[in-house]
Amino acid sequence: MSVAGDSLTPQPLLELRDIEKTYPGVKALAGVSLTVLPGRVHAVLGENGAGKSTLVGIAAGSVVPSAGTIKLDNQELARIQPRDARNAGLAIVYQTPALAPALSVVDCVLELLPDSKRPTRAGANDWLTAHFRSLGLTIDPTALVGSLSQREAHLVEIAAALASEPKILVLDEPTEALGPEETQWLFDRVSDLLSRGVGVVYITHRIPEVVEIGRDLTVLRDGQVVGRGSVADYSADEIVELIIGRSLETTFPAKPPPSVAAAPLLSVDGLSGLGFTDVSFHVKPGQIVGLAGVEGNGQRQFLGALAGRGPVSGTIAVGNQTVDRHTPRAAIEAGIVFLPGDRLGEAMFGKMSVRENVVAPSLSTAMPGGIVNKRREYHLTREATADLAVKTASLETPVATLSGGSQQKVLLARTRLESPRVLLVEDPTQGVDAGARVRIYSVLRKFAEAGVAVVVLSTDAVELEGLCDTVVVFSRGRVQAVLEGSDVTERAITGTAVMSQRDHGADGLTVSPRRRRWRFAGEAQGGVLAALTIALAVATTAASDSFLNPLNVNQLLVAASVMILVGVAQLLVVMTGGIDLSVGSVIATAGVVLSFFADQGAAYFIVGVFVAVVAGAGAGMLNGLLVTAIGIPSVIATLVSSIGIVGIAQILRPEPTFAVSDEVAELVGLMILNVPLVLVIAIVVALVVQFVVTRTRMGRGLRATGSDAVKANRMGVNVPRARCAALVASGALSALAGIALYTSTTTADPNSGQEFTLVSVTAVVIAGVSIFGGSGSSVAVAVAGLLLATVTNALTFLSLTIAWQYWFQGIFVLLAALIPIAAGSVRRRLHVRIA
Ligand SMILES: Nc1ncnc2c1ncn2[C@@H]1O[C@H](COP(=O)(O)OP(=O)(O)OP(=O)(O)O)[C@@H](O)[C@H]1O
Repeated sequence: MSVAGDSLTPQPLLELRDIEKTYPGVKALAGVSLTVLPGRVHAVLGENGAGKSTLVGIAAGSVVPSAGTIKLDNQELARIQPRDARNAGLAIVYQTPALAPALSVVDCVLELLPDSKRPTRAGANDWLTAHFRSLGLTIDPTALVGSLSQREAHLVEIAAALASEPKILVLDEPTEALGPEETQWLFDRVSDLLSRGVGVVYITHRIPEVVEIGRDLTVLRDGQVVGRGSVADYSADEIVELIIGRSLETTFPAKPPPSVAAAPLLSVDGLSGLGFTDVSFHVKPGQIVGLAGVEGNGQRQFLGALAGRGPVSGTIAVGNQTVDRHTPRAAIEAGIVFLPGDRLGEAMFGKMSVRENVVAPSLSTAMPGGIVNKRREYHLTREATADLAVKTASLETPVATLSGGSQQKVLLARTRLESPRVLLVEDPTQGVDAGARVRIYSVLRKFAEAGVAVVVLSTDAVELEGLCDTVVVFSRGRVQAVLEGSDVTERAITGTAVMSQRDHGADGLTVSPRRRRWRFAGEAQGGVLAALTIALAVATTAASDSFLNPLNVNQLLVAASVMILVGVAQLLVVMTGGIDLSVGSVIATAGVVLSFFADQGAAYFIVGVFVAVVAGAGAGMLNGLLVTAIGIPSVIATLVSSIGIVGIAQILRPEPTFAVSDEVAELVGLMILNVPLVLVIAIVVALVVQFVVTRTRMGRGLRATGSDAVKANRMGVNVPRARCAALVASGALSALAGIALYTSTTTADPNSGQEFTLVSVTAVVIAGVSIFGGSGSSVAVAVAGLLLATVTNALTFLSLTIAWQYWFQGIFVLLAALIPIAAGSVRRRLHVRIA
């Protein structure tokens, strides 16, 4: 690869000086410096946990250093914000893509671009489609990030980094999730950037890649620099030695001679499913069989199908026993254990300890009688992890804080306790350093020696050559070749995979199919709720003409406006991943504040409205500070403030007080085209919020925050500001709801608003908003508010007791919860039909 931009004294693009970073109990970096020059790839190497990601996270602004300086774009700073780093020309591709799952691909890419490179929202879809096309990718810009595979998410993040035309590109283990031809594709892009003087920071555990594209290198061990220099001065073995501090005699365990006599332990015959067709092969006990192929050729789906994921036709047998049901449980019962590539996402309980994760599938052994026996669990965990060298402070450490290599070792320890007959391993060394790889290979070989049939899927042909007795190469969902014995070579594996791909006329880079977004929440749910409201109104009118009496309709619409405003207020907070339990108290307090102005004329009343909204926003600000500055969860912060606020309202108006002047009474009864003014305001608010949430950067920041706060921060969203803004807006809108309520009661009652807290949550839930944050439609919430108000109002006309109000709410909530489940089942059935 050519290296461009060389000169005798090139000006550094990025300088990190004497960087220190301390996490509780861990010194991640101790006085590390790094200089990145234009037109060169600077490889940052080290074992798992050496501090590589922390170092580049500091350069990109997602990690705050404890000491040291960052010099970027001729500015020397003690710390930098992610957005400022991007605007200064630094683009980063994280080890785990930093894309908020609830956002669309286009929203994420827009957020990741520096301000100067961002196209307008209106033309963004076309722009991104063209950009993807120019890179050889076919990804639907409107697809939800959560629906992408890890590999696709990586490709999107790489594409976003390229679109930002950076001066410095940081790539943190970018090829771990990519296949060989995608890696080549990436290297071609890197080569292009180098020729334009871009500086590249490259983190990888794949030493051949360092030799191929690296120019400078810095090696870290336990947070300190242990090697620095030119890649050209070292051989691959010497680089490995530098990284792990000792020489590695052998990487792969010896392969035993093939056993001809043994009967197959895993037999797959004519297996077809989504993405693969008519696959047959057999694995004998003691054998390690590799699955290879260009990414996207069905091998991943096939491995998942062996583990009971997804419908299939054909047969899978373990020993003499056919696995009849194709479910994960049936696979486990047959002795099939699956270790997925997405360890944290699919196989581990991230917040639980190493001990709890190791014993998780062996609970009957670990806790006989169902009672936790910690001593026994410690004993089992120590035994299972004995020779694995898991790097952890203690067995009580949450597994999510461990390095990728140690997480894989924890999974292997867990598998030992399960005594599998068949072991399926997806990407066994993804994100794992050279030293840990050796141990993982040795453990897999030991499983085989103990009589287990092992199937390994890997994108690394060198790994497959060293580890496997047989390799099955996939192409277009079918078995293209089965390589055995001395035929299992990197050359043969890569050659077969790539040639078969070429035979079929593909252009080398695997592409993602276009995906349609499947959204039941939002507009569709709003439509269902509107239909329910109309049906209820028609039924009530049939039961009693008085339902349409103008006075009653007016009362209903005012009540609806209260529910719409408070529902939208709650939505904003729920969208950021929180909840606001103070909305009811703010409603009551707004009425109390207003009552001091309402009996003194229209001008005073308008001042009162202003004061009440400011007071509501103030309550929201208090919540925001409790959540962001002190770090109290929103549920507790808003509960505390709710109690405090209602206390203040009690002091201001100890008794319910009627207060309204004639002039004000006329003002609050104002109608626009026969619609109460407050409803018009509520509808306008809902529409404005809808616009802000879906069409503005601020809204994107709110959704990203609720979707995944860590990723949102890495994307450049100011997470504390987003959370605070949502709570302030919620306070102000709740106060508006309180004002709307006052226009119908004209009475200040400090105890009046509490039921609206529950109503607001109900409106949000039945509008199909995810209570885990990240999405939601305020239009749907507004329709939900109208429905809830109609239910309450209709009860008297339908001669139903007040109990029905609650039962109806319960039924709606249940229906709202069931709709996505039903949608999911329809989608699964559609998939089966496509298959
Ligand atoms: N948020 C965090 N909280 C506590 N400790 C952390 C956190 N992030 C990283 N660490 C610790 O800091 C050290 C350096 O971690 P870092 O992720 O930078 O290593 P790495 O070299 O990138 O490893 P890998 O190759 O596994 O990605 C490790 O001991 C890790 O456990």
